Amino acid sequence: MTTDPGSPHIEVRGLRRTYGSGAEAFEAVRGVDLVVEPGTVVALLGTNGAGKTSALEVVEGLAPPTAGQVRVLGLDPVADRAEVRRRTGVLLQSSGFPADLTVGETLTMWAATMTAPRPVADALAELDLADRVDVRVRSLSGGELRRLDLACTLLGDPEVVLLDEPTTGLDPESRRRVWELVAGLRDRGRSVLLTTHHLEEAEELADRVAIMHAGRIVREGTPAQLGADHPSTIRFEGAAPAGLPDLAGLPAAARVSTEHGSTTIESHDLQATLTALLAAAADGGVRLAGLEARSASLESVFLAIASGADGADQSAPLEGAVR
Ligand SMILES: Nc1ncnc2c1ncn2[C@@H]1O[C@H](COP(=O)(O)OP(=O)(O)OP(=O)(O)O)[C@@H](O)[C@H]1O
Repeated sequence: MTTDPGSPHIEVRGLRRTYGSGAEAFEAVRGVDLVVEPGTVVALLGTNGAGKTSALEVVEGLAPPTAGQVRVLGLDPVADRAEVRRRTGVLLQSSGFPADLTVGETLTMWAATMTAPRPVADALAELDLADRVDVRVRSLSGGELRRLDLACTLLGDPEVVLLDEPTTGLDPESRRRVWELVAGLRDRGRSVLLTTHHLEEAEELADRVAIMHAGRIVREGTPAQLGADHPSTIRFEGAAPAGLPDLAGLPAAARVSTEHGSTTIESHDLQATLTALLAAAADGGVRLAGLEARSASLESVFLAIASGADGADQSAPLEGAVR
C-alpha cells in the first residue's frame, strides 16, 4: 500500500483520549487536530501533563483513540499496525533493551526484525556509537543508551519518525548531533513529529510548533509566527541608574519592571528601543551592567501560556483544524 504523494504523513482530527471510566475518568487529550506534511518537522511542546505523550501514543498505535481519527501514511495505526510499524520509527520516552546484550548485538537483533534495515555499521557511526559496539547495554551511560535507542528507531529508514523527548539526557554535543540527524531526515522527505521540553530545540528544528496545555493545542504555527505577538525584552542588572530618561518613554517600550535584582524593558520593536537606550546611556555616561537583549521567543510564548497570562482558554473546545 502506498501513500498518495503530497498527502499528509500524519493526520490527527478531533483526537480525545480518556483514562479510566465513570467517576474516575480523566480526559488527558481533549480534541486535538494536527497535520504533519512530508518533509517537515513538527514539535509538540507543552507544560508537564499537557497530554503530549498521551496523544503521541495514539499516533504510535500503542492505544486507540477514545474519540477522533488518526491516520499515519493514510493508514489506521491500530487496525493497520503491521504496515504502519514497518514504515514508522518510534522512540519512546524510555527504552527496554536486554541489559546483557552488547550495543552491536542489540542493533543486529533489531535489524533482524526488519525487512530492509540499513547496515548496522552505518547506524553505529551516525549515532557516534562505533567505539561502544562491544559494550553491554547495562554499562552504557544515559546519553549512550538514548543514542542506541535512536539508532534502533532509524535503522529501518522509516518514512515517519515519532520521537518522544529525543534529546532528554544528552549532553550539548550529542544534542546537536541529533538535531543534525533530524534535519537530515527532513531533507530526505521524511516527516518527524517530536515532543520536547527544550524550547531551543523546537526553535532550531521545527517547521511548525504546536503548544499543548491541559489536553488541547492552544497555539500552533511556525516559531516566528508564535513569537510575533509577544514582546522582545531588554534586561540589565539593578534598577535604572540615574542619568537615564524615563525608560517607559523609550520608543516602542511596552512595559518596564524591576524585580529580582534586574530591570526588564519589554519592547515591540527591539532595535528602536535598544538604539534609544544605548544612546541615552552614552549621553548620560551610564554603564548598564549585564545588558542583554532577546527577540521574542518561544520561551516567552510558552511562559505566558504556562502562567495563564496568555489567555489560552482551558475550558473551551479548540476551534478549527490545525493545518
Ligand atoms: N495511565 C494513565 N492513567 C491515568 N492518567 C494518566 C495515565 N497516563 C497519563 N495520565 C495523565 O494524563 C495527563 C497527561 O499525561 P502525559 O504523559 O500525556 O503528559 P505529557 O504532556 O507527556 O507530560 P510530560 O511533559 O510531563 O511528560 C497527566 O495528567 C497524567 O497524569
